[in-house]
Amino acid sequence: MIIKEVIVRRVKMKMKFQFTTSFGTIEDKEFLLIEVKDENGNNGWGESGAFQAPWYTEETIETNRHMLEDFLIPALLNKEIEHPDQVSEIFSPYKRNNMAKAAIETAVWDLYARNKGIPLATALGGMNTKIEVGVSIGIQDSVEDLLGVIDRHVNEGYKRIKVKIMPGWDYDIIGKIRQQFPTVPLMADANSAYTLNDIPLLKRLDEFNLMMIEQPLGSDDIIDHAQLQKEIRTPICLDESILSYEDARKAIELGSCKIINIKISRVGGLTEAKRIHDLCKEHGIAVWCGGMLEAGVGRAHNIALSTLDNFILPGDTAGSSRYWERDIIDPEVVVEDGYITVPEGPGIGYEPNLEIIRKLTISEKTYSTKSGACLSPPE
Ligand SMILES: O=C(O)CCC(=O)C1=CC=C[C@@H](O)[C@@H]1C(=O)O
Ligand SMILES: [Mg+2]
Repeated sequence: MIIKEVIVRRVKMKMKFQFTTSFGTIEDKEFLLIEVKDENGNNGWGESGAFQAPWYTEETIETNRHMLEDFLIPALLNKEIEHPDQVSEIFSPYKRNNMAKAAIETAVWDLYARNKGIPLATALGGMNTKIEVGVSIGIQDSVEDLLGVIDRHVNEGYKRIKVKIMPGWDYDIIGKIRQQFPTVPLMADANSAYTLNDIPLLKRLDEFNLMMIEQPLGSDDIIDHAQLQKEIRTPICLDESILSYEDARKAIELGSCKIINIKISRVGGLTEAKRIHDLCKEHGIAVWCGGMLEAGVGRAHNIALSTLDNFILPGDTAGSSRYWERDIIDPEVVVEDGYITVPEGPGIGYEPNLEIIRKLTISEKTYSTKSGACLSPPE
């Protein structure tokens, strides 16, 4: 296939709830939606995980737009592509900017699977027909509010509960959750809020039989995490620190974690996500699929990836109705008794609803071979 046209839409959606972590609050969700078209007019869809501010990684919607417009789209337009694995090779002259790369690379994967008439999950080598899902709950105004939100999601059937922690909102809070929900599969995500000085506190969290603690230390660290893992029983799961296969390889070798949260956007696309999955499987490191509060397109990519067999822990891919009054895909993502049934249609298996997307679009730009590609990478 040859990519002849790319449409970049900036979309804004109202979230049903505010999402607060140790470093900020997200109210409404703005993101880039990417549509690629081939020489036959067939299309594929991708979504960027980047937020408006660089608080999760250094990328933002604006840095993604710049990377896509000035480098990635020109590099891809008019290239003959036999398999989506080639896209990461084409992008390799450009350092990092993984969310920008993933946004368009996932769209090419969708297009490829649609052209073959197979589900994206099958194209990736996934076998699971349903995936087990959990839910990630932000910091709330009070413990009572948090316990209420947990109760609701447990009753909805979610298979594990992830709560956000930060200094001052940790030991006591987890203790209260455990009192009310002694056996619920529970984990805590610190988004890098602690340092090695907090080892005594982090050790005390071992009391609560957490499935894991996610990214307790520096967002680019694997050395301190290795030291911490030796001191605590709770398995460490790395999120922010793992941006590539190489990062995963080094973290595994150092013993920095026992679990990895794979986010397609953080690692630069589905090809890299699959490589990390395969590496972890080889080394007995469990993986699960993280979330970036995605709308339907990104959510659908997460579902397809989660069908690979080492995704043995429930991910953060909750149902559409948790986040949105109306998602941008048909049908919406539905969670039943903690499971999502993997769609059987070609590509991502959900249809982006253009009528809804148009209403939510703030800006839109079309790039085609006719408009003239610039700044191509060196041959
Ligand atoms: O519901 C989801 O999509 C998961 C949300 C979630 O936990 C996260 C989203 C975005 C940034 C982070 O704070 C975070 C995470 O660290 O996993
Ligand atoms: Mg996290």
